[in-house]
Amino acid sequence: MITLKNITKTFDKENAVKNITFHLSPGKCVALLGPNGAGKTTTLKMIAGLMHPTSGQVELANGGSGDIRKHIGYLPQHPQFHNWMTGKEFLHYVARLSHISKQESQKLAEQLLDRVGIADAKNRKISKYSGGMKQRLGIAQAMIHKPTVLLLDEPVSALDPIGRRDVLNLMEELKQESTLLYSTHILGDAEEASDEILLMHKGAIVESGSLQEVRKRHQVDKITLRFEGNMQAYKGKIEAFPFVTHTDIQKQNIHVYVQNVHEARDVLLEHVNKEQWPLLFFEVGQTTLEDLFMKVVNEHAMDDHL
Ligand SMILES: Nc1ncnc2c1ncn2[C@@H]1O[C@H](COP(=O)(O)OP(=O)(O)OP(=O)(O)O)[C@@H](O)[C@H]1O
Repeated sequence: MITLKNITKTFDKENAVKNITFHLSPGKCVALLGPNGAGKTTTLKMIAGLMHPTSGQVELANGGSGDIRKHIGYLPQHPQFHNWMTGKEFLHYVARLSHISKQESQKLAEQLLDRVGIADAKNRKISKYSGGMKQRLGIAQAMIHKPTVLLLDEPVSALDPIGRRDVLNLMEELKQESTLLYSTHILGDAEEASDEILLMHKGAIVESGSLQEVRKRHQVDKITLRFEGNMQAYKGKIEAFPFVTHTDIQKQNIHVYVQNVHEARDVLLEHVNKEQWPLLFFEVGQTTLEDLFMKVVNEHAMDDHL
């Protein structure tokens, strides 16, 4: 559907996006993941035609020609609304800006409000909308010219849990009929809504594929522990065991990545017991997407120092 070929974007001699290549297939919901400053917004803006790449091309697949923007709807990270308008007035106004006839604009506004699930609030001022409703209106606005690809920049990151659920449900519905590429730095959202992920770090794509493929490639056994007191001190002691490949601390828990989980479990429990470490939590499991994210980001951070 859309192909990015060796795209680079340079600002003030710094590469915000570094030679990225990927293909967006029809009917897929793809999460563009990465920490702050990874290059997600810049990539989306270049696909949307709002920013020119310094080098490389964004192309319609299968030799398609014409203005790529006709095929793309874009929801910016911070959408701007005229808060004094009603939802219906706003969509009508946006449709008119897209040179759609008055009559067609009215019809389209009604249809889209219904499609994104805010028809009941169509005559309410946007200033009275919740965060989730505003994002739904923003998505409706992005769909005004009936695009086949929707680019959503951080559509749920700024929302409370109710708004987040609301918009994730809408995305779940939209992915039945459109191709979706959305950016997020929240891993749970990527795990929940997407078929595929593209993980960006410092302007480069460092991992990609279906969630299953990516998980399979990186999944290793891990043991999660929490103690009363200084977690760093326990982490240091645990690292000395030969079966430990590496450790990290996330959300007050020590994650211990191991080669032989059965041996590790027995030895660690015995040691904790013998030394009377004040154990609060112990769990045997496997790595999550969050662990992969941390690992990739840390590995690349280390590369930078070499
Ligand atoms: N217009 C600009 N001028 C100069 N530098 C820019 C510009 N836009 C982005 N950058 C820089 O490019 C890099 C990538 O920014 P970008 O906004 O694409 O990242 P992001 O992954 O979307 O981050 P966030 O999650 O914080 O939105 C950052 O270092 C940023 O400071």
